[in-house]
Formats: sequence, C-alpha cells, structure tokens
Amino acid sequence: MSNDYETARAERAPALDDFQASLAKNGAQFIQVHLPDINGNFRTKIAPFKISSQGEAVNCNFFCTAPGEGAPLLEPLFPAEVSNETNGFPNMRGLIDPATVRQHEWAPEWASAIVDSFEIGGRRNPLDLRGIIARHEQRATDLGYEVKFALEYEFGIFEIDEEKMRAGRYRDLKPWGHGDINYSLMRSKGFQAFFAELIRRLKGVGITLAAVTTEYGYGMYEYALGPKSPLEAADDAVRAKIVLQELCLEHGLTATFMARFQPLGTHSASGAHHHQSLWKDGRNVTATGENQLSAVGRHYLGGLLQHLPASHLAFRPNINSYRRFDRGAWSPTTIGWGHEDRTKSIRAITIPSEPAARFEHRVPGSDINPYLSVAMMLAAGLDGIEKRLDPDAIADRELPDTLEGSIALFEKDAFVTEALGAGFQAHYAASRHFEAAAFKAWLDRHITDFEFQRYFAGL
Ligand SMILES: NC(=O)CC[C@H](N)C(=O)O
Repeated sequence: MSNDYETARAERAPALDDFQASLAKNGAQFIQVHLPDINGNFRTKIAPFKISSQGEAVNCNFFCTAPGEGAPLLEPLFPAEVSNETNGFPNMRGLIDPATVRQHEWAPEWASAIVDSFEIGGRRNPLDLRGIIARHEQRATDLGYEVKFALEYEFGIFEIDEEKMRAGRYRDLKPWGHGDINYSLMRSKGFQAFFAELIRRLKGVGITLAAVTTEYGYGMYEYALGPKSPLEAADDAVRAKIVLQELCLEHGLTATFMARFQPLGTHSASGAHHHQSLWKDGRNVTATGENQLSAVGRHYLGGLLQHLPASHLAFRPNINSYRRFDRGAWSPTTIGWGHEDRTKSIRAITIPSEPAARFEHRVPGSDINPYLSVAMMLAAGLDGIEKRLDPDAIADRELPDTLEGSIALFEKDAFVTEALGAGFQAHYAASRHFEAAAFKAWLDRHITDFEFQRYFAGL
C-alpha cells in the first residue's frame, strides 16, 4: 500500500542510485547520515557508504524529543507523545533527501546526507521541520515569489580540556585567542589559516561562507553564510556548525553556539541574524530604492512584525537565550523596525536597493534551531503578503523577557497552529515547559554562587 514514505522513496530512488554509483566511483567509503534534532543540531550515524540502502536508515524517535544536550542521561526523559515509556520509544524511518548528498572534498572517502523523517507506518513525521519549510516554500511559489535566507552566526571558540568539560566546568575553559575587539586579524595564533580552511571545506560541501570576523569578546567570532532557499539555508546553517566543530576538534578546540557565555555587563552575546529577501523572475523585489521598500516588501515585513510575539519562542528557545538582553548589546527587546537601524528587531537594508536589499531579523540568538526559526519567519512573511499587512500599523511593544513568557504566547496562537501544525505546536511547547522546569529543579538542588558570595563571609 502506498504511503508518504513509499511515494517519496520511489521518487527519490533514481537520484539516490545515481549518487551511489558516482560517489562510489570517486572513492566514497563512509557516510555520515544526519537527522536534524529538536535543538537544531544533527544527530549522526556513520556507516559504510551505501546510499540507496541508507534511504531506509531508521533512527529512534527519541532524537526528536531530547530537549537539552546530555540532559536526558541525567534528567527524567521528556515524555513526548511520539516517544515515551508507554510506547517504548519507537523508531522512525529516515529517507535521504538527494539534494543534500555531498562528498567531502577535503576527505573524499567521506560523504554526508540529511534525512527526512517518517513515522514507522509511513506517514511524514509531523515533527519534521524540513517538511514544514518545504510546505511554505510551495506557498511562496504559488504566490509568485522566491524568498532567500542568509544566516549569520556569532559563536565562541575555546581550548578543549576534557576533564573540565566532563565535570561541566565550561566556564573555566580558555578562550581561543587573547584579544576582544571586533574585526581583528591578530586575535589568535593561526586565525587566518583556520578560517581559510573552514572557507575551503564549506565550499567543498556547497556552502558559501561570505565573511568571517572576530567579535566583541574573548574567544568570540562570527561568520555569515550566503543566501539560499529557506530549506537550503537551514540545512547549511546546521551543516556549517558540524564542519566548524570537526575542524575545531582537529585543532584541540571546541565551538559553542550558546546565546551568552560571557558575563553580562562586559562583552557581547551571540546572535544569529536572519537576512531575507524577496525575488520574482530572478530579480530582487524587496525594495524600489534608497529607504523605499516595495509594496510586497512592506507586506512581508508586516507579517514578520505581526507574528513576532507568537514566534518569539522559536528565536529565543532556551533559558540562556534571555541572557542576551544587556545594555548596549544590540539584542532587540521590542517589535519595532527601522531603515539601517541595528537597535530594532528588524533592520531594513535598502542601500543599494539591488541586488542586496533585504531584511535583517536581529531577534534570534545562536542557540536557535534554524529549521524552526526559518519556518516561522517564512510563514509569517507570507501571511503578511497574503493579508497585505502594513508594518507601520503594528504597534511597538515589549517582547517577553522570559522563556515562560514566550511559551505562553506560542502555545495557544492560531497563526502558529497554521504555520507548524497543531502536533508540532503542542510538542514544542511541552519540550520548552520541560526545559523551564528542568532549570527550576536544578536551582532547587544547587547552592548558587550568589548565596556563597552574599552569605558565606558574614562573620
Ligand atoms: N554585531 C552585532 O550586530 C552584534 C549583535 C549582538 N551580539 C546580538 O546578540 O545580536
């Protein structure tokens, strides 16, 4: 009997078989099979290279549900509807998306690919965000537009100390490099050679790394990825993190994408700004001139702003996300937008209007799941086009400053239900409630530095 899985498998078989033949001929011997998890990282199996049969790779559903890295081993498991004690944590089926198959130019015995996930009965997994993005891409096409996304990430690089890391003493790790200023060539030993190699490797898997800079803080760096379709941009964002981390490990280093690892009041936190533009017949139609958005550009912006409160959870998904707010941190706290204004949630860039006109959405931190943030923005912008929303009619107001505040706006919102499906909405809200509760439980069990510093030396 035909189902989503069988249909997709039949459609993809010829392309997958071609890759099997051509990559094997080019020396591929091993494959990394990547499954996107709920946090926006890949959970990966490595296997002998055999791409067609990897189309049937199965992965435990648990990966879709584990809220925090490492946490499931220490904390009670998040009892998701799809994966829990009662149903025995069942498998799901993974099917490689042929568009994501790559041979690694710097190590040609390796290939990698990203899978879409299906329930064991063959239905497309409603929690699979790649499928959700694809649905909205089709909506954009039906409206006559192409939307391009480009993500830029700030992140930290530290020297590995396995003993400290095992003990959870991440704050004692040494940042890579001595300086803390932006746009410095002299930050760290081997800085230029390291990022030249990263640019080369990313190019080898089809990812353009448009620019790298040092950022404001010890061990803090930034890279900007080139514009692509929404799904490709999300794939690239996650894949680039893996390629960076592999390169770091080869140098005794480790990268972190947590939103804030530097003390508040001193250095910057890590943002992941999403650049997005609208295209029609190969032309950028976001703006018409200097400080002039096009009508469709204004409507798209209206959608982004209108749905920002309900989408906020996707852009600040963790306890630590809310540490990004700080004096002078350029991390927006209200809905507003402005031309060339970095203090606002959305910065409209219309100089020059062609071809680089775009919106820079500055709310997301580097701890986002890019599949989720991209899905939410795309759905919001398209809603703006469909409803002809006016960005200047949307009242400016404060965004939530806690995880719980963002969950409350997300979990009952009708736009979110429409954009992500009721199943995903409930699942994600439950996972975030679980995260908030895990933090509270941790605080209850631990005596904080605050208490020691305030009360220990009281004699
Ligand atoms: N360069 C910048 O725009 C700084 C961005 C800021 N670090 C953020 O969290 O978004």
